[in-house]
Formats: sequence, C-alpha cells, structure tokens
Amino acid sequence: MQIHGHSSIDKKHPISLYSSKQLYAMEQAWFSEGHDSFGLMQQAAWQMAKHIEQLYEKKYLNHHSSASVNFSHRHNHQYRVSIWVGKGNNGGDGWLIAYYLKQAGWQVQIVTVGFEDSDFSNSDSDQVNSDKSDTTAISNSKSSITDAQKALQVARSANCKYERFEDSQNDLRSTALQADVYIDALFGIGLDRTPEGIYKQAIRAFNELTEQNNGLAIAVDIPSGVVASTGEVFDRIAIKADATLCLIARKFGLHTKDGVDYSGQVTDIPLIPYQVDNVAFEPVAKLITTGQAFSPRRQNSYKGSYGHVLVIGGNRIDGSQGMGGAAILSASSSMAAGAGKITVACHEAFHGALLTSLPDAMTINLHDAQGVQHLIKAASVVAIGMGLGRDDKAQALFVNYIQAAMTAKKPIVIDADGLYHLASLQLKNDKLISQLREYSTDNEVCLTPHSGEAAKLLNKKIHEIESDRLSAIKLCAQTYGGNWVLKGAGSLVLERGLDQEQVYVCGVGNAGMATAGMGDVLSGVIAGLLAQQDLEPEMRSLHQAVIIHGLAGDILVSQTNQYNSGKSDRGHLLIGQRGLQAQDMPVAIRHVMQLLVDS
Ligand SMILES: NC(=O)C1=CN([C@@H]2O[C@H](COP(=O)(O)OP(=O)(O)OC[C@H]3O[C@@H](n4cnc5c(N)ncnc54)[C@H](OP(=O)(O)O)[C@@H]3O)[C@@H](O)[C@H]2O)[C@@H](O)CC1
Ligand SMILES: [K+]
Repeated sequence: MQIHGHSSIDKKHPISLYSSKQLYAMEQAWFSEGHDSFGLMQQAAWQMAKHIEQLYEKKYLNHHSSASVNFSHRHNHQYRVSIWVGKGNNGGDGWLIAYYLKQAGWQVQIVTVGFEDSDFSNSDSDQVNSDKSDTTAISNSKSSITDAQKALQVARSANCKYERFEDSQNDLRSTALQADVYIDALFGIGLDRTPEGIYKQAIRAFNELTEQNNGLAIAVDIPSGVVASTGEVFDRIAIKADATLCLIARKFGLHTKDGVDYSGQVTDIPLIPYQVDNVAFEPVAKLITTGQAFSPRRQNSYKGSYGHVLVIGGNRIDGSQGMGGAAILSASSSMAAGAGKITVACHEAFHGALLTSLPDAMTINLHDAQGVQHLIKAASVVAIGMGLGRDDKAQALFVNYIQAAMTAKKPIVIDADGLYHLASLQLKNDKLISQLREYSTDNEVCLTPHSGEAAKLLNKKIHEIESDRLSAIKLCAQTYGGNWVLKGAGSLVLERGLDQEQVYVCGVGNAGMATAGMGDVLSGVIAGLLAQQDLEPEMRSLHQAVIIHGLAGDILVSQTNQYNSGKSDRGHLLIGQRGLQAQDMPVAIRHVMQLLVDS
C-alpha cells in the first residue's frame, strides 16, 4: 500500500544526502563526545514508535473518512504490529520499537531472523557477537553486550512476544503473523551483500504478508535490501516499504536507482548534529524536486534576446531509415523551454517532416560542412548528437562541428550518438578528448548519458555503472570535463564550479519517461535554457533543465497533480505512464515553464 510516494518532500529546499560511511562517522563523532550509544538507540526507537502510530492512524482515517470514526476505533480494535528484527543495530531499533509500542497499548509480535536459541539468553555476561567491529555493533562500555542485545533484553523484560522466522515460515498464515502494521528492522546501513538463505526468504515473506493483509509496511532507517550508499538492490530482494523512517541523515540510496521504488514516503528523524569537531559533513549529493522561479520577460525584447539554438543530428545513413525524429524532438523541446530561435542541421530527407511539425524552425543540410560551421558561429548554443549516426562519416562530422563550436566558444550539449563518438575517440586517445576537457574548464559543456552510454564512455560494463552511479558520474566528469547528467531513476546531475563540484539527485520524473526520444527532449531543454542569456545562471543550469524535464513528465501522467486538470492537449485524454511519448513533452514543458514564472 503506497501512501503518497515522495510527495512529502519539502519542495523548496534541497535535501542533503549522505553515504553510509558518513553516517557511521557522524555516529562515531557523537559517541566520542561522550554520548551514549544505547541512549541514541532509545531516542531513535521512541521517536519511530510515535511516527508509526501517526502513520497508521493517518492510513486508518484515510480509509474511514467519515468524521464519526475519529479515534474511537481504538476502543474496539487494538492496533497490531509485527516487527521483523535482524541481528545488527537495525534489529536493535526494532526490539525497542516493540517495547515502546507495547507500552502504548499495541499488540506486538516480534519475528526474529537469523537468531539462535542462545541469542535469547538472559545473562548480561553473554558474549554476544564479540567478533563484530565497532561500526557494525557498538559495544557498551560497561558490559560486553551489544546495544542490539540490550534492546532485545529490554523487549523481553516487557514480555513482548517473539518467535523465530525459522520456526514459523511454513505457517505464514498463522494469526501470530496477521497485523495492521509490519515493521522492517532486518538490515539498515550495515547491509553490504545479497541477502541469501533465510534472509532472502524472510524479505519475500514480509512483502507477501503486507500485501495479503493490506498491512502498512514501514522500514526502519532504510528498506532492508537497499544499499544505503548506492540505491542498489541485489537480485530484486528488498522490502517494499510504504514509508521509511530515516535515522540521523537522509541516505543517498533512498533516492536513486532501485531505492526510489522501495522507500515509499520518507520521514527524517535527525537525532544528532551532522558534524565532527564542529565541522559539518559535506553531503554527497542534494535532492532537488522543484526548479528556480523564472523572472518574467522584459516587454522590450525580441527573438534575438532569447538565443539561437543550433541542433545538429537527425542523420540518414545510406540504406537506413534514419533518425530525423531525434532532432525534431530536441528542437521542439528547445523552443518549448523558451529559446528564441532554432535551426536544425539534419539530413535533407527530414526537412519536410521537420517543417511540418515545427514550422518555427530553420533548416540546413547536416552534410553542408561550410554552411553548418557558419551557423555554429552565429548560434548561441550547439546541441549535437541526437540521431547523428555512428558511422565514420558521422564521426568526422562530429569532430569537425565540435572543433568549430570550441573555436567559436559556444556552449555545447552532447547527447546520444555524440557520446558514442566521444567514447570511441577516447579509446583511440584522440586529442579531441583533452581539448574538450580543457575547453570545459572555461566554457559550458553538458553531456547526458544513460547508464549504457556511460558504460561505453568509461569502457566498463553497464552493471558496474549501475552498482555505483555516483562514482560513475564523477569519473565521467574527471575523464571528459564538463557538466553531466546520468539518466535513470533518480537521475544524477554533476555541475562543476570553480574549485568544487556539486551532485544533485532529481526527485521528480516517472517510469513512463523511460521511452525512446525522452533523452532528445532533455537535450533540447538544456540547450533551450542555455540560450536564454537574460536568465540568471541558476535558472539556465543543468539541474534546472533536468527538473523541468521531470516535472513535465509528471504533469503528463499524474491524475492528482495539482497542475493537471485531468486533461492533456492530446485529444483531451489523460496520458498514463504506459504509452507516454516523447512527442507529448513539449506542451508539458511549456506548462512547467509558465508554472515556474508564477511560483
Ligand atoms: N550506532 C547506533 O547506536 C545507532 C544505530 N542505529 C541503527 O543501526 C543501524 C546500523 O546498524 P549495524 O551497523 O549494526 O548494521 P545493520 O544494518 O543492522 O546490519 C548489519 C548486520 O547485518 C549483517 N549483514 C549485512 N548484510 C547482510 C546480508 N546480506 N545477509 C546477512 N547478513 C548481513 C552483518 O553481518 P556481518 O557482516 O557482520 O556478518 C551485521 O551483523 C542503522 O541502520 C540504524 O537502524 C540507530 O539505532 C541509531 C543509533
Ligand atoms: K530496515
């Protein structure tokens, strides 16, 4: 059961995102100042117990919207919670949540995973997991038992019922496992490998039970199975949470790659300062969900005030049908984003089609090298690569036009086949790569690969890119220079400043946008913004373009979106995620541009 995705995010302020290494460092800094680690776990659990009750009551009231329901249902229905605990500190949180919810009158059932009978011993002198490192189980200074073990004892002393998953897994329909709320406290930021054996079975069973019972699934800190620093889920084994209660600081992995699909609504429980020796930790990235407001245009302006985008692409290689659509989509999106003028350098075979769908554009033959070079000098921005083709002839054009754009000192956007050529030039140690890297230190160069293209650019396998997207985008920027978008769920944007770089995670957009042509649309929006010299740098930035693109996609598919009356311009039918087409985007982009002026 989904509450409402990521819509609870405070839209105005970017949210700082951290890696698990940073989280452990924050905790250690806090403990080294003399603060008690078990005290922190108690704080965490106490606050989570309160949030769990609120989330459940919100769900209950949503389902019974009649005012007469009020909270009186409490008298005839005791809330039931099933808390699944693992052996690390995430499990420790779970045991203490059980304790607090029991105190609050809930019917509590704990399911342990990976525990032996000896783990339930009462004796304080038990050496529990004494081989663990400081970071995976913080031992208490006064006794040898871990915080997680202490938490277990607290719950047991309060007579919280528990059973081993290993003993009950064949009887998942038993009343003991029926609940209103299911809490996932199996793994937190300590997960570092594929959950196998009993853990895999437990995660599957947890998901099945919540589904069958229409239970509310709440993850402690992060859904078990999602890697906090990367957002990766191994073999699709992870808890599917309706809500995540995120402890201390927001994890990067909740908002990119698979994490986006598993985390549900994220609530922060900050607990401690993000600093060591009074110096704040630098987040690895910032989550953005809305764009900068645009200032209205001056009355006294003309088309030249808003720049001239030159789109170079849309080739037709001998014997092929060609890729004219890529250039058309890019050009129409540039205009939708507010560019004053567009010229498209594409194969002559597509000039007719281009003018039919975009009569505002001018055209030139892609293979007219002299003419295109001349236009490069006149343009404000050059966007190159969309449907350019990958043969040697296309590569020669690419090199030629990039050289011309660098000589003319123009902002350059490189996408699709342009990225393919860059990758092959890099393999050949071609001097264009170092020239472009050098050029990008003083001039705007934007590059926009998806994971497959990034893999080519870095000469790696796609799964290597996917398993650590943050490192991949940084390596792209190091190798080629420039500002980057790594497209995908929770697209990453890397922008380089004078002496530092900033990574953003795009918190908008949807799976309907995973279709052909969407990348061409993005390249157009980027170029369209860059062309508008009247805008402040932040309003023309790469992350602004990515947000506009994502918001436009969301407007098209969201039935409840505040901006959408339930109609679109395509035959007044609402468009869903399935079947959303890149050609639907320009109208939505125009809409977003207007909303950002109004906001
Ligand atoms: N520090 C504090 O006081 C506070 C901490 N807090 C909480 O602690 C959480 C971090 O706790 P944690 O470091 O103990 O890690 P956690 O995620 O529970 O699991 C690690 C255990 O899982 C195991 N393991 C890993 N992967 C596995 C796999 N695939 N399959 C099987 N086993 C696997 C791993 O085993 P090992 O590698 O040692 O074999 C280890 O035993 C954090 O998310 C927050 O909830 C809050 O209470 C605030 C106060
Ligand atoms: K968890």
